[in-house]
Amino acid sequence: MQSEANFRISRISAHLNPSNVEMGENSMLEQAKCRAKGGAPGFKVAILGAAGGIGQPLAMLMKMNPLVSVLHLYDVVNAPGVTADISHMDTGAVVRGFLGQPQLENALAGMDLVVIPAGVPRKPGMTRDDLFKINAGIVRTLCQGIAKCCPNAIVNLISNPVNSTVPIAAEVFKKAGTYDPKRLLGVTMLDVVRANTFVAEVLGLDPREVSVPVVGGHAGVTILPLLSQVKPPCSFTSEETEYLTKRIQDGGTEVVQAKAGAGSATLSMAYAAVKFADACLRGLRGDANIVECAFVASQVTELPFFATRVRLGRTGAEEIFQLGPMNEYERAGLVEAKKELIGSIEKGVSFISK
Ligand SMILES: NC(=O)C1=CN([C@@H]2O[C@H](COP(=O)(O)OP(=O)(O)OC[C@H]3O[C@@H](n4cnc5c(N)ncnc54)[C@H](O)[C@@H]3O)[C@@H](O)[C@H]2O)C=CC1
Ligand SMILES: O=C([O-])CC(=O)C(=O)O
Repeated sequence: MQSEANFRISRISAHLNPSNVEMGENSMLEQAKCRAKGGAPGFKVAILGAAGGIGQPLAMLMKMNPLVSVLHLYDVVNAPGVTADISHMDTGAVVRGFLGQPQLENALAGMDLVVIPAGVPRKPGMTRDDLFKINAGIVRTLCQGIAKCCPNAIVNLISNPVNSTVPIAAEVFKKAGTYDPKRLLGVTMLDVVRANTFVAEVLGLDPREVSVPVVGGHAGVTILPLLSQVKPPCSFTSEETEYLTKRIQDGGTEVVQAKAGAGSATLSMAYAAVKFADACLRGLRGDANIVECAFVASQVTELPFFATRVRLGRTGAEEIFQLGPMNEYERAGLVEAKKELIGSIEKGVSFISK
């Protein structure tokens, strides 16, 4: 039998080795000795692309979320370092790291929620669609893993172009026979976060008091803020409407240009992703009236996918709300949004079904 002193030393070396990352049998055994696992109430969440610009702050914020009991951090690079770092935070969630394709299935097994910020970001001059070539294949591989290992998980898809990656994910799940449209949500929360911020600036309000529905999709003119439905009720001049709509639509580009080649929005995106993931978890827990905007399979328009307000529940997006009354400016914007969206959706579908 191991002496108490040796046991303590092996506990310490397990943490230095680098903690909780699936590096092999021995470190897993050490981990088993030094972690009181199981029993903690909460949800199991995986982040795929956890070592990236979004992934790292997202992992940190998820580790702070009391609804999370287990946090799996998967990436093709640097997962051990990020995991060691995050695992030292004295919050409840147990953190485990997974590095590279051979560990994808273990990263996904048993997860309730999978958040995907894996893939390349834009540089100045690029559109989100320019990312399709690389990110489409990444999303396909990750979704094949989800279909196999956690087919009932809620999926929050962040990787761009969201207007195409969500249809890609849907096709992968259909092929695998696991598709449940309620569980697949494209994350458009950053558009709402930006809209709340910019509208609050114009109105001279605290952004936390403002709620702006943003519908359509997540690229350029497909991002359609419904300023006529802002809460608290208010009105805008046509100059304000024009300024706000363009600024919200170009919010991503504003950050890409300011970062000048060093990537796109990461910190505000991590904030938005956690806000959305937390809403999904509260829905899973059975909380009432959890409503957020997301890009989902939809019959609100003639398009197969569309972002609108959805009610999140135990099985995902349980109710999809209609667009509501729109003014003339918004109706014209909707026509433009749908024109672009249909091509992006078809591009995603045919990437898998061709
Ligand atoms: N939906 C939205 O509102 C937003 C979406 N995005 C998108 O999120 C994605 C990630 O952006 P960043 O974090 O800034 O990029 P990043 O390049 O900093 O991080 C991406 C991470 O994904 C990892 N990765 C690459 N291939 C992978 C694979 N096969 N499996 C797992 N991980 C893999 C990389 O190793 C890297 O750590 C981009 O596509 C970006 O356009 C960014 C901001 C907002
Ligand atoms: O603009 C980009 O490439 C990243 C993104 O989706 C956003 O910030 O909204």
